[in-house]
Amino acid sequence: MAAEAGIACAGLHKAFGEVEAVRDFSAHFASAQTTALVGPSGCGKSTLLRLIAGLDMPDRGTVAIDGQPPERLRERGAISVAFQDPSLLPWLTAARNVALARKLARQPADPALVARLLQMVGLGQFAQSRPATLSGGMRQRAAIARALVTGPGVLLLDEPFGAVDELTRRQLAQDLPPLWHEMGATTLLVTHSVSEAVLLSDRVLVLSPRPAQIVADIDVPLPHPRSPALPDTPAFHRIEAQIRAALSHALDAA
Ligand SMILES: Nc1ncnc2c1ncn2[C@@H]1O[C@H](COP(=O)(O)OP(=O)(O)OP(=O)(O)O)[C@@H](O)[C@H]1O
Repeated sequence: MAAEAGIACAGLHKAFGEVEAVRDFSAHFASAQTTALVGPSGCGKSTLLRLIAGLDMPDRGTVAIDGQPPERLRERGAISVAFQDPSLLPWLTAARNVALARKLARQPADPALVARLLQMVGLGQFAQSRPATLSGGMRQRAAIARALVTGPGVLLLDEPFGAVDELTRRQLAQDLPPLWHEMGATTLLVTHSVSEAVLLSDRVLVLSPRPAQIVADIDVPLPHPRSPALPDTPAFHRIEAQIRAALSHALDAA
């Protein structure tokens, strides 16, 4: 039987001592789609991403990516993560931090791609700067460039624009999705911003308060590339309202 394409999560459970972070989570994420995960703070979103990345093991349940366990894919740079804490190597420049991801994935060096990605995330002038001399938002952007440089099949972004100012955020929301679409990446994105979820994704999963369970699965049938004017349209507002209603319903039911 052919392996199922995309990401398949089946019956995931994860507890930290007494704290149950994820309970019986099952979902399928289609190849090359972008899905946003939204839910109350502490509901288990980051835990889910870590399980899907193979950075944590579930207590029960399985994750399969194109039929394979995530650990195996991560080794060859097929899964990239950009988490809230960018964890760049302090002794390397921004450009070298980005380039290192290709080396670790045993891919040939590609300085032109490194330069293009740094330019795209607005760090063209800072390629030779070390992390300590960059702001928190700049370090996050370097981490996004690092996540994209291997041309990953799976891209996991946890609040990737959390420390980024509003204007740059808007620019990144404009520039980055075409890039990950071009790569054909299956992208999961955790965000606290409902409008960002709609703007960036094809599908939004609304999660309950901890332990994370799906309370709404909402399609975003808006064409790509998304125009800067899209957030002012009635279609956009309708989807935002649907997500907000599902979030309040989940909080009321808790
Ligand atoms: N390594 C860990 N050790 C102990 N508890 C943990 C660990 N990681 C997560 N937790 C707990 O699991 C729960 C879910 O955490 P998680 O970080 O997944 O939530 P989140 O939805 O991403 O939160 P936020 O939106 O605030 O970032 C929380 O109660 C958290 O304290």
